[in-house]
Amino acid sequence: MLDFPIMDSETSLDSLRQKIDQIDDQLHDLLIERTSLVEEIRSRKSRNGTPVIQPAREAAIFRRLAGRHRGPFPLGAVHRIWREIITAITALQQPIAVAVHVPDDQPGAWDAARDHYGSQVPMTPYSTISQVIRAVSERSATIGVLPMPTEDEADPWWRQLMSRDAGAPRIIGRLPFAGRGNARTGRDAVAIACQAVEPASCDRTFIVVEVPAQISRARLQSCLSAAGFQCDLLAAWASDGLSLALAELRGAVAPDDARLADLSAQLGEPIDRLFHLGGYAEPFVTTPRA
Ligand SMILES: C=C(O[C@@H]1C=C(C(=O)O)C=C[C@H]1O)C(=O)O
Repeated sequence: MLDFPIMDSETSLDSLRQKIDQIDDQLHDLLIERTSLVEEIRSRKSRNGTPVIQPAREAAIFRRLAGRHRGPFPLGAVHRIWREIITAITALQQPIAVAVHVPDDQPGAWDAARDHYGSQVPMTPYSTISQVIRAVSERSATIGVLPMPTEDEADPWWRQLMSRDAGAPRIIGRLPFAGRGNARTGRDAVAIACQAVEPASCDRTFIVVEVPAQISRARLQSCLSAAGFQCDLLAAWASDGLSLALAELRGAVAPDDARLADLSAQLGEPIDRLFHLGGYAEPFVTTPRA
């Protein structure tokens, strides 16, 4: 514990600043020490084939810190500091570049992406969603940031993620994770990357299923429930006899989850018409102070 004598008001300010300098030294030393673990972590992951970016671990780190937080320092600022640290540490294991969909009328998309991935990794704005998906698929970007799907879009981007290729982009996160702060308003976003999603890590899972033409929403909901799923978002798209439904399911659902086979049976569609699009750790909800 640091201890400084408080004398007159001038000395007192000086000594308080000395105390701040000492605390800054400790914080800085700890940052250097945290960074010194990176190489060992990187080599273990590469040995085990574990993806470098671990959104679930990142979410767990912040949830744990939020649980022990006390005092007036804003929790949102704690999150911003840790996001800078985490992305910097990740980028030391593998180069990170972020492609962000920023339409002219949604500048807040840029703010949310920067708040999450920090100020130090290359970040490129794109005016179309397809450009972002292409940048990620072609590996010129590691992470893509796209608007959260909504119901009844005329040309939904999630169709572009329907691939069985293990190296195809998958949804790995949702932004903002811990509030918008002073970011300009905008839609929530999802992050995509070409990496396996560890099912145990997702709090929400996206699937797309090819459904019989003319199936009603109510029937789809009841097939999902009968298979044991709770569904938060249901979006539909149909063209030229092809009907697709996107479902955002509660909880982690692995691609080989038995409930998915059950769902196919309920729908009367073969399981190979079902695509697992990834998922995300549920954003942290800050409870307003009473
Ligand atoms: C250090 C790791 O790599 C990344 C960086 C993290 C961090 O700085 O704490 C956490 C998760 C990963 O995205 C890790 O996987 O533990």
